[in-house]
Amino acid sequence: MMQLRRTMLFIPGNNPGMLQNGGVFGADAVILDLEDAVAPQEKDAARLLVAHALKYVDYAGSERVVRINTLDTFGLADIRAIVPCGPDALLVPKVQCAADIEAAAKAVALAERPGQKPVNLIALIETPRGLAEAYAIATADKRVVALALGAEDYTAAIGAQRTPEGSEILTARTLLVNAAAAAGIQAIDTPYTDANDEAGLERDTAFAKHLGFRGKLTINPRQIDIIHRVFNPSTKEIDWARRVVEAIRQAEAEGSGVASLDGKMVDAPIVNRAERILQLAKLLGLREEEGQ
Ligand SMILES: CC(C)(COP(=O)(O)OP(=O)(O)OC[C@H]1O[C@@H](n2cnc3c(N)ncnc32)[C@H](O)[C@@H]1OP(=O)(O)O)[C@@H](O)C(=O)NCCC(=O)NCCSC(=O)C[C@@](O)(CC(=O)O)C(=O)O
Ligand SMILES: [Mg+2]
Repeated sequence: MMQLRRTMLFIPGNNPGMLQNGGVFGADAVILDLEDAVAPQEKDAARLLVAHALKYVDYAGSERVVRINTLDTFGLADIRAIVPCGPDALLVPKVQCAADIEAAAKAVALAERPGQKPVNLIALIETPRGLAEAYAIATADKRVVALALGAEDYTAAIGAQRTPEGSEILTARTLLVNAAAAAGIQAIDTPYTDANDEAGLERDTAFAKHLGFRGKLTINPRQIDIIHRVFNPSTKEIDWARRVVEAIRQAEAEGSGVASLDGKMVDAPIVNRAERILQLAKLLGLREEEGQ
């Protein structure tokens, strides 16, 4: 079944209050963060807090992801402490190449308890080399279920200026979407870092959806509803998808693999797109009249 990752809410791993309340906002995933939100001198304390949260906090059905540190810093200690607490996935930062994922997967396998549900990996692509190797990273191990883009680190590394419209990350976004699609996994977009700019967030999220992303990293609970609204199929999309499926059924009954809808050709790729919209609508419990 398709795993919803429209929103993946970062929660700083050194903030007990935020860790405690992180389940009440309805994010599809929470990311308990041991990396950049936590200063080096707080890493050990944050690891204990996050392990405790995984065991005792109810995240109300949100996928429970932990962002570990890179394996050349605190990452191996993170994996050893966190994996036995049963997270759904680890977000591996600054992945450069397939070997980084292979090393993480090996450490995870060693840390898993017998009978434990396998821990997935999500690769955070935020370096020029990581982007260049994105497909190899995506296919390095069967635990990898998504690629996510980290545009702040990436633009800093290539020396680009960040702009509200994001022209400087267009190539990175499309390359990442293509690598994820080629590997048959999800692409998750970079966070929108101004938590107070709702119009900017909506515009940026709509553009990410248009490019093929399935969700967006999220830094503040106030961003969740806006992002969900954008990624949810609209009434118009659901209506179109139903009519596509109906049109192709009719055409097939008449012995043809191609149909026409409002003068436009409907064939296999169009039907695939329509079926994905209907699958998402079903997963979200949206009926035609409830889409937005
Ligand atoms: C942004 C802001 C400071 C705004 O503060 P504000 O004060 O305006 O928040 P308010 O909205 O007023 O909060 C109202 C109530 O919600 C609670 N609340 C807020 N945020 C919450 C939350 N996240 N989880 C649970 N609870 C939360 C809060 O405690 C309060 O609760 P209460 O007091 O009870 O009412 C705050 O959200 C925040 O710290 N976010 C997390 C930031 C973070 O994790 N960054 C690192 C990860 S990104 C990254 O690393 C990407 C990348 O890898 C990518 C790349 O490379 O591009 C990189 O490298 O950059
Ligand atoms: Mg980063």
